[in-house]
Amino acid sequence: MPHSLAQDLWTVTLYERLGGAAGIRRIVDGAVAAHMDNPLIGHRFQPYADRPERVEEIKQHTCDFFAVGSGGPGTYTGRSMTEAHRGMKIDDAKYDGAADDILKTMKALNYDADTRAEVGAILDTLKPEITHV
Ligand code: HEM
Repeated sequence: MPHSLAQDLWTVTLYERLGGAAGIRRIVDGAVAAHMDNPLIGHRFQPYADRPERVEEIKQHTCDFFAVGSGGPGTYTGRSMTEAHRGMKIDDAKYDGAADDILKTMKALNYDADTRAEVGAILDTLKPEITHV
């Protein structure tokens, strides 16, 4: 269906509801901190603790990934989800643990339930690309 100008003016993208680049950055910072402390997946993140420049690069890629995936500007230059997670032996429980970290971070940052549910639904669609690869 073609979009009218009025529709475009009234459409608030998920990117905007996330608070744009600054909002996404806060979510990514909080989620990575939660991943570090998560007993299910922390071991995959802790080796990066003393490599701040690498953490920054991964965070930047993840911010771009969320921006592009939520209707925002920019380009994602990181690897595909399957390439990035290959060999990590991510099963359903680990995947759900990471998704919970993101959604709990969003709750702590006072995002509304609809916005959290929308992010959760997008994360669900990525599961086959990240688990058992
Ligand atoms: C919940 C869904 C997930 C999403 C949307 C996601 C997204 C991403 C993105 C966008 C990157 C950056 C890729 C790049 O820089 O090329 C990344 C890297 C990474 N992810 Fe995930 N991820 C998810 C789940 C997980 C889980 C469950 C684990 C661990 C068990 C994990 C561990 C990692 C690690 C360790 C890296 C850094 C890899 C490296 O650059 O060496 N991720 N992830």
